[in-house]
Amino acid sequence: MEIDEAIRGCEDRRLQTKYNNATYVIQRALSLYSIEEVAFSFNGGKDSTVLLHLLRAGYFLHKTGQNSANGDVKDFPIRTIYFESPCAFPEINSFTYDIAATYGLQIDTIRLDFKSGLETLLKDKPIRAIFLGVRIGDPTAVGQEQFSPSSPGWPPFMRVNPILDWSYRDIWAFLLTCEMKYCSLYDQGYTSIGSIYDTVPNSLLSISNKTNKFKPAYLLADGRLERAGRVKRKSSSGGQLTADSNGLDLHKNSTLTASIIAVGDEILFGIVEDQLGPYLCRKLHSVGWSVLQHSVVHNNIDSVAEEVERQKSRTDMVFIYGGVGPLHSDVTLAGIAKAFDVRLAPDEEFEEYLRKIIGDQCIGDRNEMAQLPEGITELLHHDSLTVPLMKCQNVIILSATDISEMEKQWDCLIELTKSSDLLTLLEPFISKHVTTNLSDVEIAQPLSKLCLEFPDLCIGCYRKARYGSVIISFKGKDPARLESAIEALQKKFTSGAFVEMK
Ligand SMILES: Cc1cc2nc3c(=O)[nH]c(=O)nc-3n(C[C@H](O)[C@H](O)[C@H](O)COP(=O)(O)O)c2cc1C
Ligand SMILES: Nc1ncnc2c1ncn2[C@@H]1O[C@H](COP(=O)(O)OP(=O)(O)OP(=O)(O)O)[C@@H](O)[C@H]1O
Ligand SMILES: [Mg+2]
Repeated sequence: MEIDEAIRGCEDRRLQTKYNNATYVIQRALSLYSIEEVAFSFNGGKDSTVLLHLLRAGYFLHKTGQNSANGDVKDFPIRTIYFESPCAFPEINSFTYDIAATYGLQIDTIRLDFKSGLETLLKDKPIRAIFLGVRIGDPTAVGQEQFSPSSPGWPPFMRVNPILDWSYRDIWAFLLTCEMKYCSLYDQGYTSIGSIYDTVPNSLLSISNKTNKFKPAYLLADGRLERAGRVKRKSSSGGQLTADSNGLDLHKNSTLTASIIAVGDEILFGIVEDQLGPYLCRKLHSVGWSVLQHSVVHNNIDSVAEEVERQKSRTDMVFIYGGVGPLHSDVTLAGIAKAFDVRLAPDEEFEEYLRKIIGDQCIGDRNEMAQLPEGITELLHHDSLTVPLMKCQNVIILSATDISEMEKQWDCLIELTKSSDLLTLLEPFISKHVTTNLSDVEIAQPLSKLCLEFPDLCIGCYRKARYGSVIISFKGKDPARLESAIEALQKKFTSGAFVEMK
């Protein structure tokens, strides 16, 4: 069978893995349902063209298992449904029928909308499962698995999505490796095809504005932009620094708030002392941010998810570290995905970085760390980082495991901030400290009053030992206010009661 041979003979291990997984799903579906009970939803698009050939291969492999394969090019008994629409591109229409003739597809053309068409079809035919070329990243893929029952309100059937985890690049790797025909529009710069009213060539493939010429779809470098030729829907807000629900523009406040989450059982067991959190606190203060909370959670998806969910809505930015990697305890990304109610999906761009580090061991399979929270993860590239940092809306994921790595990652974040609005750098916090030998009881009341007189400052007290002197700290952004507060405190006591620490 030519598809199976082409894939097995190529050297693309990732493509082979994707192919094996997809044909496995197809074969399981063909074992679960009889051939009369399945249908293939085909529309001539690139994804459904890939699916057609995978179905041909999957059906062949399924039959080989039963010793009845003949490998004939027209041996395709799966009922094929095509929702024909007057709004479709004529090239798509003709490609669909040409392919049907080439591969002997039994096409049922439906001229109704999807839902009514399926209701009518399922009344007439014993169909229980429908193969679809839906992929993660398609707006309709949200919440779907490889086997997903149709939605409430739709007629009951199983949606089977064998290429759900395929990337844009996988699609093209498959079509080019197997040398399969695809609709001519893809050679004219179209990268994802809807109707004639909402689809234009992808401007990222434009060769020249004057000639209106475009490169072919397979040359699109960043597959996440495949829908750039679709009329844009209004995008939802990304999170940080937009007007909040009270209409308050956080930019106008002189302080932004952060929380820090460490993920580490060993910190909670007391085996390891966390140095990264205090380091981040100091750094955040140095750029004028207030740290509202620093917490430590277990290496457990739910613990991470609960804490991220709480902090992401409470503070402007959440910094999280620990639990990032390929080990069983590395659950931070899964926890973040859960907190945002999205799932982990393979990220090709990130996988490329991992490939540079771990080489051929990286095959893009599911149990690797190249899976990132779907649709919300931004990679933060910097020349001095071998692997980019990640940001999921207002959560920044740091992969540092020691102080020197954290210093490097922090410096990169600050540099990146200069060319983007990643972090807003504010007037730094400054602090002053005074020490006294007065007792806690003596200073308690005057200090409380001082706090009321200087609500813009953070006034704290601590001691290094039970019987040593008390240290009073003043934190704020205006040096003159700090001086005034110290003066006001001194006036409440005899002179020399407080000594400023350098
Ligand atoms: C065979 C088939 C089954 C579908 N099943 C569902 C479904 O169960 N639930 C749903 O919300 N949409 C379902 N859809 C609709 C698609 O998810 C989606 O709305 C449609 O492909 C979007 O196309 P449009 O962008 O042209 O509107 C189905 C579509 C097809 C072709
Ligand atoms: N008009 C249609 N008739 C039959 N199936 C359809 C139709 N429109 C969509 N589908 C099903 O939904 C899947 C996803 O559609 P989608 O438009 O995302 O992919 P595609 O058309 O295959 O490729 P492209 O993203 O390049 O347009 C298709 O692969 C197909 O299974
Ligand atoms: Mg399409």
